[in-house]
Amino acid sequence: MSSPNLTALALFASLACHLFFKKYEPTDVPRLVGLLIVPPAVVAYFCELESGNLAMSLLRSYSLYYSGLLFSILTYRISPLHPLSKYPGPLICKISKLWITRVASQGKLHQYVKSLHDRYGPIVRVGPNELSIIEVSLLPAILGSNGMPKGPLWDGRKISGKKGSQAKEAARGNLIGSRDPEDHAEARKAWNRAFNAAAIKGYEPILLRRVTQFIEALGSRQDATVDLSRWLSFFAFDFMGDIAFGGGFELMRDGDKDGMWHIMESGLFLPTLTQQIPWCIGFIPYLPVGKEMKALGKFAFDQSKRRVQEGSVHDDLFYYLLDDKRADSATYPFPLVVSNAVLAIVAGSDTSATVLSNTFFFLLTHPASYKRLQLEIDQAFPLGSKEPTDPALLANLPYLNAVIKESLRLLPPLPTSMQRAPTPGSGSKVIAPNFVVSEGTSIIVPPYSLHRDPRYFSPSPDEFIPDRWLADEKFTVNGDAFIPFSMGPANCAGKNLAMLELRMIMACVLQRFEVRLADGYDVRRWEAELKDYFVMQKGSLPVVLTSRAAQK
Ligand code: HEM
Repeated sequence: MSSPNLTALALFASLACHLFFKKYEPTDVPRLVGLLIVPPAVVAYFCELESGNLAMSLLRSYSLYYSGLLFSILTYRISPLHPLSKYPGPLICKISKLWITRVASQGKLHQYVKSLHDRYGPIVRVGPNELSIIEVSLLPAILGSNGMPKGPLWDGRKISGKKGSQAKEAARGNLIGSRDPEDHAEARKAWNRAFNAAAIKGYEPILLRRVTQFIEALGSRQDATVDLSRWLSFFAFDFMGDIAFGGGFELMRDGDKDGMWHIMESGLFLPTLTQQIPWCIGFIPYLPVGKEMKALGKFAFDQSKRRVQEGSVHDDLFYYLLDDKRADSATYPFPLVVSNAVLAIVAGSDTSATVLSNTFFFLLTHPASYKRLQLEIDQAFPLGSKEPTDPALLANLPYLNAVIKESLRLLPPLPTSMQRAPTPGSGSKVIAPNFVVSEGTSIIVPPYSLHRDPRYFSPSPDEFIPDRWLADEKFTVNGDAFIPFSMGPANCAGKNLAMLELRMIMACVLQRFEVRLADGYDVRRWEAELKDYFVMQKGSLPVVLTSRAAQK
């Protein structure tokens, strides 16, 4: 009697475990380990009382439990009972997230997701419980003000190096990872103040100082090969340091002497994987991985500490976040300061540097666009008589804005990972008649695929054609499908500052230098080296700059 009992009990326990996982989606280590270890041991113990062979009972119980669990999960995921069964997608994506995690590890998720949309249409099942949607009419119900809050991806990106409740404390109040709509709205208020028109006006002198330093640094490296991509990163990082912490970074002056830039870049890899499989996040602090993320956390911690001790030298982001003039900043919860510091660095520097590098790459490979933009800048800001730094004038240069938009369209720096899911506890969210997103399902909106959809941008959606933004009737342009800064309540908080930064750097470089790609650079390398690690990571862009003043 012992064997049939053990078989039935172990299989029953595996089914119960599957139902529990499905309903509660536990991510904490004790519950996960408990569910995977305890039930088969209990089953084996009770069956052993009859069979008298504990070792054998354990072996059978564990094998049956894990086989049953696997069978139950896989069968359910491909069965018609699954709420996403009617949506098309590759079988391998329907049964597990591991495949997509592997694709993400290679940095080519953006291209893979686009290939799925090309094959299966605007709604694709990209995971057992995840859809990718590029149907423009559905965007407001997903991302808009009556849409959904952020999805479980953010649980998988909360790597702080801390364990259990300490990890929760470190993540609390971090705007970008906030999945509760009310908490998010609360956290967002300070960021909105920090990036309103008056605040941005206050950042202009800081930006100007950094742009001048950037131009001087490039000027002193004329006629030699310069990695423009690296210099743009250094510029953006130094500038975000000023904005976030009131200074402290001098990459343009000293290079990456402390290895911080390198740490920041490599620290982005692990969350790219864990965001796909958030249940594994609790295990990370116990594994010998995530070294870079911990180093980045320490770096942000040190910078935040310095900033809090020194007080603000100008109205920086922390001035607004801490409400410096009214509150004693030292009493502000420090984990919150640190998590927002990391957010400011990651959200504000890599994104802008990538867009700038992409835009230069497009111009350098499209000489007619380069010349046309340079002419527009020369006419508005003649070299030697007017610096291209007036924000209002820059905002009104049609071709400059068209070039930046086209670059953002083709290579949005957050190419795939804009994810939303029904509010936890809400049960479901109706996003269209007959389209109910049940809790447990998440939706990604991948701008890289959306922006290249011929229904919204044609002809030649994969080509760099800035003219499509200049109200030329021969182009179809659907502005609602252009979301490089996302949309709705969790859209980019720094959009206006980013646009100012992009315009000013582009105009200053083109006014002051002739730029060309270094000899021997293979232009196919640029896109090949772009990696979708949540924010797009880039390779090097070797160029040679020559002063235009010297040429005249
Ligand atoms: C060209 C440069 C930039 C692009 C394309 C960009 C794009 C984005 C996108 C797409 C999101 C939303 C993700 C989502 O919907 O899930 C976002 C969020 C955010 N961005 Fe940017 N960003 C840029 C620069 C900046 C800058 C300079 C800052 C300044 C610190 C910044 C701060 C933020 C913050 C704080 C959020 C989170 C907003 C929230 O959760 O409410 N970004 N960004």
